[in-house]
Amino acid sequence: MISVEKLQVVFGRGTPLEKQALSGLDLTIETGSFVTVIGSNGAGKSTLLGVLAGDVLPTSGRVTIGTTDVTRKPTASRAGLVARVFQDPLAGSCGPLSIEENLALAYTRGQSRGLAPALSGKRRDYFRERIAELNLGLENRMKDRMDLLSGGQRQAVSLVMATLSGSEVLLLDEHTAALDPGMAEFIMELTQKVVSDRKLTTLMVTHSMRQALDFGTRTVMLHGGEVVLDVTGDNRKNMQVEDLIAMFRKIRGQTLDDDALLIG
Ligand SMILES: Nc1ncnc2c1ncn2[C@@H]1O[C@H](COP(=O)(O)OP(=O)(O)OP(=O)(O)O)[C@@H](O)[C@H]1O
Repeated sequence: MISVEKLQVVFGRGTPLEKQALSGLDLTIETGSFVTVIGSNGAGKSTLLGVLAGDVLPTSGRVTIGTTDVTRKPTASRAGLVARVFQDPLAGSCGPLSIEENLALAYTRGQSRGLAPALSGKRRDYFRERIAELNLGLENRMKDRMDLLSGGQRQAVSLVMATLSGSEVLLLDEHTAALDPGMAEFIMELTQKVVSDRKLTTLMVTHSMRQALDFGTRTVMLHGGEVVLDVTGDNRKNMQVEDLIAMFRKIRGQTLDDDALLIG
């Protein structure tokens, strides 16, 4: 279970640029559930994921993952607990390193093992097998640099990387937003498979209301750094994209200029 209590994040405290990104946010997520997270620009979605990953230290509040209080734990010491895939396919993996070196890094995340043992013999074969499961032909390019891959190929490899450290929590930060529709669909199918095969507790930030309802079992909307909508069960099953957009509009208190962006 993930438990977030009274979480506050203030950036640039005491400066003219001070910004409260999270304002006492409370959220409890059951182990193995898949929650989609929506909200307008600046609502605090990425900041929430940053706090869960350890990249952002909260100003106050408490974060527990399983039985571990991770509130003050830095990112490195959460490897093995939390994995994250970013919107930018260039983030989260190392471009100049090969596919297999990136996998080895992900495998050793947070552990004392070095790159060399992680890449020896059986391990190399295991990495190749995992990449072959993607059916993208990348198993024949294990020594190619990551930055030679397309955005979609990188996101696919990033999802495999996210599963290698044994993390039980997967954070997806608009991870299909930079992809063309066909590739986005492929990455979402892969995401579904990875999440259900490994029973991962998943938070997926998306700007697409369609994605928010089509995937996962619960949808949370953030606004002003707080949870303003939380739908699950039959309420969510019966909800249409148009209903969600109407709620989104109501909460924002303004008309959206580009509904297509949200429906897509
Ligand atoms: N490192 C930072 N320094 C200062 N302000 C920040 C920082 N990161 C985020 N913010 C501010 O905090 C608020 C919340 O940002 P956040 O990125 O969490 O929103 P978001 O919901 O993910 O938005 P988007 O959909 O645009 O990515 C915004 O006003 C943003 O400008």
